[in-house]
Amino acid sequence: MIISVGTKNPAKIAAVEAVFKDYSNDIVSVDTDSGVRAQPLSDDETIKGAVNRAVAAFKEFNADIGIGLEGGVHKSEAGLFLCNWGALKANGLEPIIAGGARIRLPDEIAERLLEGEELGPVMDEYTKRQNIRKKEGAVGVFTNGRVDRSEMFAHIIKLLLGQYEYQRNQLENNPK
Ligand SMILES: O=P(O)(O)OP(=O)(O)OP(=O)(O)OC[C@H]1O[C@@H](n2cnc3c(O)ncnc32)[C@H](O)[C@@H]1O
Ligand SMILES: [Mg+2]
Repeated sequence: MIISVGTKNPAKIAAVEAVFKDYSNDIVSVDTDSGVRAQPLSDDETIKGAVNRAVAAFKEFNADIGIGLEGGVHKSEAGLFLCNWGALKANGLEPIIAGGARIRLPDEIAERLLEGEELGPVMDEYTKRQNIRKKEGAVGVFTNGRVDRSEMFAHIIKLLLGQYEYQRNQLENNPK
């Protein structure tokens, strides 16, 4: 069973491997185009990015399952929130979608994103470290390491895989 992931980001790939390890040892990855801005600024835009990546990854390897994971931010009355979405594309099924945990970003970070900067470089500057987005991520930094980016994505991937299994079972038990 080929599982294809639409990214080369190690934090995202590690999350897919952790969840799919008992399912498949054929996990491949490709840097797909998300089709949205590098820094999505709403839930809808982030969802689109995740779905585009899942479909592209699915097609690229003629995979059984294509996974797309996308990070973004979403504005609410309570502030700017980190948001993360995932999508799963499989044969004969509409893309399955799931969202992840969210935290409010500090105002000094939020202001820069709203002015058009990308979270990745902003986090590196803020922490005086490099490639935070490939490591614990903003979520890891601001939760004192209690939930890192891989764990956050792993939860989304479980939500995707579980929905996929449910839909497959429904199809098997109620053939058209
Ligand atoms: O290679 P890809 O798969 O594109 O991985 P990415 O790290 O760029 O992740 P996304 O495109 O999904 O995220 C959109 C933007 O938000 C940034 N970002 C998202 N979550 C982040 C996090 O937890 N920590 C740091 N940057 C993050 C990221 O660098 C992008 O600028
Ligand atoms: Mg990106």
